[in-house]
Amino acid sequence: MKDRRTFALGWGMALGFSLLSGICAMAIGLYVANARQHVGANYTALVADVVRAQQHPVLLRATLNAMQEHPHHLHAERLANLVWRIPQHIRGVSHGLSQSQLAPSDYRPALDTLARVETRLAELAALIDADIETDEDRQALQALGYELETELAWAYGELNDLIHVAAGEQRQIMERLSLAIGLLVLLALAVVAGLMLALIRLSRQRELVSRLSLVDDLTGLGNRRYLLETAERLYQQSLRNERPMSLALLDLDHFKHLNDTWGHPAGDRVLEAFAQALQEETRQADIVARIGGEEFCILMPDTPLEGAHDLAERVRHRIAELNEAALGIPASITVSLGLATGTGSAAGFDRLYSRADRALYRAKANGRNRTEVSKA
Ligand SMILES: Nc1nc2c(ncn2[C@@H]2O[C@H](COP(=O)(O)OP(=O)(O)OP(=O)(O)O)[C@@H](O)[C@H]2O)c(=O)[nH]1
Repeated sequence: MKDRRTFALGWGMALGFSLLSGICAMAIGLYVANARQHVGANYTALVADVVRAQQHPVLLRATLNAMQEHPHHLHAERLANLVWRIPQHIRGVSHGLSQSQLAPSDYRPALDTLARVETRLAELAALIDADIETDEDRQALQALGYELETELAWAYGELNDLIHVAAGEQRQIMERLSLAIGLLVLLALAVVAGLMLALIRLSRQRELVSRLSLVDDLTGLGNRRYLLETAERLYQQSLRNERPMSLALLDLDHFKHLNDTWGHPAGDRVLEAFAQALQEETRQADIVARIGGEEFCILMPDTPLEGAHDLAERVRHRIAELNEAALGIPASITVSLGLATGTGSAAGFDRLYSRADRALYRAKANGRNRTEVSKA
């Protein structure tokens, strides 16, 4: 069940990451495609160039109108100045357009018109340079001037519209991109948060599983695995500190008979009462474990034989005194104990255990309800 949940969690996380990577890749692809078309162009500068250039047809018309109102006034200098400035701006705008990402087909008609104006400005310059003496001369100059003014105004108007539309699209795309990036960041945060939660759950589950694998279900004491995991470390520690360590193995007497007489559930209840009594009689530092059906042990770090023997006898008497209120059945129980103390020899915990086991065997053989001490 747990395996299936971990498997599903792993798949969920893999799917989440694939989804996130896919969305990121798509967003980046879209960004690159649009950036190439729009983001690279500096429309603000181009708009400024065109707006500046749009002043020229206005000035040209104003000068031509003034010529009409005051025919004898000399306007040649103003006209010459315009004829000199207009081509420069046309070249500037043409250059800006060629650098932009706008489709050339969109601005080609306007540029062609500007190129034509640029060529015909030479004619206007020639007319200005020639002395304007007759009305015909003046009319010819004005006709050409108005014609060029109209073409200039049309071309710049077209370009202005075109660039404004492109700038609007660029702004819209940038806004959408900002929104997409914001959403991506949120998504990434959600995935990271989900991942962290999953990891926390996973580590809690693992902790629980490892704790459960060391605990005896019925009594809540440590089990044989717990004893073996803890004992060797404690034993080596006591050796290093040159301190004695004692081990008592306990086995309830005639427990089969009790089970047979009162039933298995009553036997369980007795085991629970027995475990509770053991815990109450031992110190915090002692390791109490259920290592088999009705077999228990008390590992006593930093405890010499005399102290361990006192504890063993105290436990034995306490168990014999357990009454119906504690046991749940109108019976009494006894326990046999085998005791061994590690004296600082280099032998490991296994040796201490088998010595205690042999002592327990003797306790059973010598009539039960007694504590036997290992001599060697
Ligand atoms: N109720 C209950 N009984 C258990 C449990 N684990 C083991 N037993 C029983 O404990 C009994 C142990 O019997 P034996 O090994 O013959 O030992 P005994 O009857 O105590 O005899 P001695 O140890 O020689 O005094 C068996 O009947 C097992 O079924 C348990 O968790 N609950």
